[in-house]
Amino acid sequence: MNKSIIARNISKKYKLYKKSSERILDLITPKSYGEEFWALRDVSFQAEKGDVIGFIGINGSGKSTLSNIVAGIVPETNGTVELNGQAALIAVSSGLKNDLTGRQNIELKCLMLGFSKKQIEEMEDDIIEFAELEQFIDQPVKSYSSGMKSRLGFAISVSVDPDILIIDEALSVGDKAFAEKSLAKMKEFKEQGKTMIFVSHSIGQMKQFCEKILWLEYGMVKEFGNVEEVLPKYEAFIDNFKKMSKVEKEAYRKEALENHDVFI
Ligand SMILES: Nc1ncnc2c1ncn2[C@@H]1O[C@H](COP(=O)(O)OP(=O)(O)OP(=O)(O)O)[C@@H](O)[C@H]1O
Repeated sequence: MNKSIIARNISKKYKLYKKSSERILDLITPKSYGEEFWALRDVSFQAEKGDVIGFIGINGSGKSTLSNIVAGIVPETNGTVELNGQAALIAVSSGLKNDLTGRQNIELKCLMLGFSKKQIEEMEDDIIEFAELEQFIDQPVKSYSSGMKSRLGFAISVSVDPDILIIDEALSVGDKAFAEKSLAKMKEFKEQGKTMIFVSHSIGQMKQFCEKILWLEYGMVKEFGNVEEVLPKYEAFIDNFKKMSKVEKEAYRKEALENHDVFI
């Protein structure tokens, strides 16, 4: 099979609560509390092995929710995701345990991924070196800056050699030198024919890296296609969107949602 990701009709419902007591009542009583919010609506896309796909869209359009669902970290409400191979997600907040040290986090994450103690010992030094955390690796992660956390998350995820690598804004924090090193690693992965999903607000990075673009808008697929085709349309949209007033933006949002078919 040449497909590495098949996402079919993914929808994600969150509940928004005004008070924390509503959240508890919603769990323990038959009555429904809170307001339903659909972060993703009927999203389908497929990736071939070796595809590098960029997720773009304005803030809140559902990019992180979708990447978390593809990575198996957040459950979908409706729809299915089929993966051919193991996926690893790198995000600024990617599952590091704050009370554990950097080293303990490496060990925990690798154990969870099925590596043996001996394999982990062999990988550990490379991870620490790649993350540039030699001095700090035995400190608790809660004392790390967001750049340090991101470096550690990136180093762990690439060292486990996943078939599908999902990178969510992880290159936007930290210094330029590390971003360049990470981009070089991603190029290496690309040459090895691994599938990558790249979430970023940087149109420059999208151009540099991605072959295909999935443009999300209010949780829906606006466009999915080749980068040369979709990115110029997105750039034009963003220019326009930035100029809209609050009222115009709200009217645009309402129209986009109304034009979408009922999906549940
Ligand atoms: N755990 C949650 N509970 C409730 N709502 C959520 C939750 N996570 C995300 N959302 C909402 O879902 C929508 C999509 O969020 P998501 O983070 O996926 O968007 P995004 O495109 O990645 O945004 P950004 O570019 O700002 O990172 C947003 O309106 C967000 O507020």
